[in-house]
Amino acid sequence: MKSPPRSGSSGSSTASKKAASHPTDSGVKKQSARTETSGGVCKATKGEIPGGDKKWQTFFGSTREISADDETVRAQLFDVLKEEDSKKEADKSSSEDADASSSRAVGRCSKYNVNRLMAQIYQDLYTVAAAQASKAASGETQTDRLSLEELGGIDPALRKVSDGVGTAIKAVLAYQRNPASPESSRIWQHGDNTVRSSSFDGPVCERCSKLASRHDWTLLGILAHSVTFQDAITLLDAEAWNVISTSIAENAVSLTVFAQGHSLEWWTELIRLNGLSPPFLPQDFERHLPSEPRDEVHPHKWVVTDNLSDVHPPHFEGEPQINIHTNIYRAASFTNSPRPPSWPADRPYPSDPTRVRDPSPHPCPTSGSHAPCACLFHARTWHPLTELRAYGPKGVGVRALERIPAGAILGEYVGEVHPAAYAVDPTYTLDFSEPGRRTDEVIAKISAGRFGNWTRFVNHSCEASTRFASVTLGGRHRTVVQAVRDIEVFEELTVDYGVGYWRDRVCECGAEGCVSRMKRPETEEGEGRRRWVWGSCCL
Ligand SMILES: C[S@@+](CC[C@H](N)C(=O)[O-])C[C@H]1O[C@@H](n2cnc3c(N)ncnc32)[C@H](O)[C@@H]1O
Repeated sequence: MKSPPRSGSSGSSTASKKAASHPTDSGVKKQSARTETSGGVCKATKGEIPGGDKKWQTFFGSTREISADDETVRAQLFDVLKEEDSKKEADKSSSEDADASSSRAVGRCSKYNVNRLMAQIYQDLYTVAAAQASKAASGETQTDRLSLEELGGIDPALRKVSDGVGTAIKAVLAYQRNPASPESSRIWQHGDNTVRSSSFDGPVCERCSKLASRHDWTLLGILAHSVTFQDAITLLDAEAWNVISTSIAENAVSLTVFAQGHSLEWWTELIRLNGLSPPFLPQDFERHLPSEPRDEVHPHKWVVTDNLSDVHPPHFEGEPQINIHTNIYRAASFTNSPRPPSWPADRPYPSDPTRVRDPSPHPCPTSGSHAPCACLFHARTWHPLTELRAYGPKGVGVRALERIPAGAILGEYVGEVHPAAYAVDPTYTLDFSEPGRRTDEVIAKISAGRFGNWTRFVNHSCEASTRFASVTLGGRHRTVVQAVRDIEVFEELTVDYGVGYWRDRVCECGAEGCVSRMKRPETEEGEGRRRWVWGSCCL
């Protein structure tokens, strides 16, 4: 993969210039919001009302404000998002027939909104998992939580959700243990895989039961931790709920893997529901996916596939791919390699090429210091919610689970630092050159095949949504992945590897101007498209 363009270099594309002009406002805001929320979750105890006259309570480990009436919550779920979407529609459809346009707008609008709502569910699960992790670290127990009876007394909507979840899961378990038992036949309709609605108390129970019967029932236990899910299942009308439950069905494996990847202890609250005995819950789940220790919570342990049973950790050449946070430099791997001509005259050879020299010709953009500084790299603390996912012939890729604003720095591309002549791993290797030098003045390579982080799984697109950029921060030269445009929820993140990478490979990105289509100008597919000459494009 080619060396990244320099931040602010004149060679950056229009998109990247636009990105550069957008400071990572939303990213920074997001970071503080998330920290704030996770810090606030579970702080509320019985009768406590933090935040002035606002009333909060915990339920399944998550926090919700209960002063909001149903209408307000409904608005939060859909109407606010519709407003944003209708602005887009107005731009697009000014010349279109009004009736036709408005009917199409409804379809697009609900699709757009449902993704945003789904993103909120992932965000809730993340928040609860983070709160559980910090509680566990501080040795706090679960005993200060409100009991279900107390919750039901405060908020009837929550009572309905807890009843629905509990009843539905009990029904599924009873059926699994003995389909012929009176208990099962009373609550579980054998044969067509649906649940008898007459046995349940109202639409919330029925919705819970349908979810539990359509999917692995553990999914319902997981979703119950999301306040957005609780609101949606309680408040949305049949049509809107149908849209949401379809999206939940499409993302069932993803949600399950997300919960497990973030070590969400989803079963602890279910155990508190009468009749659910502890041994059933974790063991049943672990049949599919062994749980991970919580010593290192990072979300890219699993590759999401269409079936839960196919979910697997990422591998390269038969070896598991190990997650690291910073580059690994070993002087020994440089000693038998000649010093490259572009190696800076004032840098000893060999030495770690990612380490900033003292004094550095490139001051830190945050502190202005020419000496190595201790400035924080924000992408270490704010990483976007993403998942690894199987993308057919492209292999593993990265899918966004939240909206990412243009300009946001998503993470650092890290791996093993090798000499410039290194050619063992052509798949995950990125050229490294010093900031301020030409990108073809390669002084090292960063190989992420065995050791790396999630950024190594970002696939290539000829119309990429991110780019590699060079930054110097915290005493290190770093290659980061930066969004060049807004990236929508559930979109695949992509980056441009450079033309050279595709000389002997076929790109499957499917973009209109894809490098691999342009390589075959005589074929029907290539006809009429731009002709490609390696290294430059003739329009
Ligand atoms: C840096 S890795 C990306 C992660 C990789 N997909 C995996 O499964 O680990 C680069 C490799 O991914 C695959 N790949 C990435 N983008 C692709 C694309 N647009 N078309 C086809 N294959 C792609 C190619 O096999 C490429 O050598």
